[in-house]
Amino acid sequence: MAGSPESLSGQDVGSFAYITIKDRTPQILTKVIDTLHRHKSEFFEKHGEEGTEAGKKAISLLSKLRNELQTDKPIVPLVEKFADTDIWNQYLEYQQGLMKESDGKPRWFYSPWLFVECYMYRRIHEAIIQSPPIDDFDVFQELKEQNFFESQESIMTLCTYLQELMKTVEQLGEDQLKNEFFKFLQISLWGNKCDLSRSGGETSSQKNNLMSSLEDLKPFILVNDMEHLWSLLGSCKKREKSSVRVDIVLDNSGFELTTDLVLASFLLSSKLATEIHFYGKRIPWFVSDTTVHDFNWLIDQVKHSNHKWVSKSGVDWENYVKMGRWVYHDHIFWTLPHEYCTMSQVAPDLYAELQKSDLILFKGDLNYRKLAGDRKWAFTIPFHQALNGFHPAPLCSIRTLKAEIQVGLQPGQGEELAASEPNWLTNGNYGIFQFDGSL
Ligand SMILES: O=P(O)(O)OC[C@@]1(O)O[C@H](CO)[C@@H](O)[C@@H]1O
Ligand SMILES: [Mn+2]
Repeated sequence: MAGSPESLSGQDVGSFAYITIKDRTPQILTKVIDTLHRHKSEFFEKHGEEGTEAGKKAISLLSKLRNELQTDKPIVPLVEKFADTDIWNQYLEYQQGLMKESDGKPRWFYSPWLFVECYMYRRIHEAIIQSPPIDDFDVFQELKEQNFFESQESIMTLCTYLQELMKTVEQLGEDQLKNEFFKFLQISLWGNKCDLSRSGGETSSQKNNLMSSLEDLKPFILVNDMEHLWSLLGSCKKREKSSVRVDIVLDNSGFELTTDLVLASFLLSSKLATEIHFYGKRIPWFVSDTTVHDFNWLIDQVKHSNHKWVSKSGVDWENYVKMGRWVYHDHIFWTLPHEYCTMSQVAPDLYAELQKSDLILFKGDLNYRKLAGDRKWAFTIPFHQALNGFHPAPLCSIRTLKAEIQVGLQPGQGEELAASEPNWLTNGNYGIFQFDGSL
């Protein structure tokens, strides 16, 4: 984009992008290959010899991919026909056009990190769809499920709190309601701490009780625009607006998704919103991201819990979906490598859908990278500027910091943090509620 700084890239030796491409992505690929090995007998039981052969084929395609990555080979076009193949290949050509090098081929350690990292997950998907009959196998499903099961205690605490609050929510005064709103927002923020791609696929579930840690975590919120969110939704409620729509662009399944659904549930029962629209990924993505299967699976699991308040929550959530008060959308755009400032051209239908929202919440780190274009912005550049014309509706990023990009800080704030905690941008300890829009 003209006037925008350079993209983060693996060219910068020692940067987080470099380390991710060099160490973490091959690790993830190795885990995926291992998962396929472990499911061999399941493929055989389901599909006979054909299943076994398909497993072998996927493994060999993924081993090839790992080799291409580790030896910094040129990025090659996608071959298998899928809904987004042409857009991907056009984007690859566009990247090629941007190359200043004489051989002109995008490569893993040379091209923008956002592009090559998204491309890696898209190639994993390609390996799977090239291997029927196991072409609907989600190589990350086990990990996502494990994350959910390991977070059971926290989920019980959250659902109990939610259900107890629902009993009296109508009687809460304005300040009390605001206080509860802020709590659910913070739960959803810290729910983003434990994504699985960061840990190279190791489990990172929520074992501590988040509810009781919220006060201690407050100093770690670097940009805190929660008041803006309250002004916006609080004023809709006051004006008794007949419909208030909040859109949540989801990130990780498992514990984080539960925190998002708890927030969404609170928004409806408190009448701060009347409908919630969720957006998930069409293909398995960045290890832990939510697909429609994960979304439905999680609600079903919650509903069938033995715990009274957990299962009550699941019943409520299923009803919200049935009544159309919760609407799940997926769109291929979310698994493209494009910056969000291109959405109005690349996916005008999705942009138009988001324009119907009163408030869009973008969960997680990858969404932040795409909002700000994954570029080397100065820490003090206003968020509005980094969004580069992406303004479908008032929006807020809710994200813990896991990549070397952050805008909208106070002068000196970034430098001070760097001096006291060198990994502050990537260790997931810090979070933001960063709002853009008029109030
Ligand atoms: O979007 P999420 O789930 O919060 O984080 C995704 C993530 O783990 O993936 C990238 C590294 O592989 C980083 O941008 C980020 O830390
Ligand atoms: Mn994620």
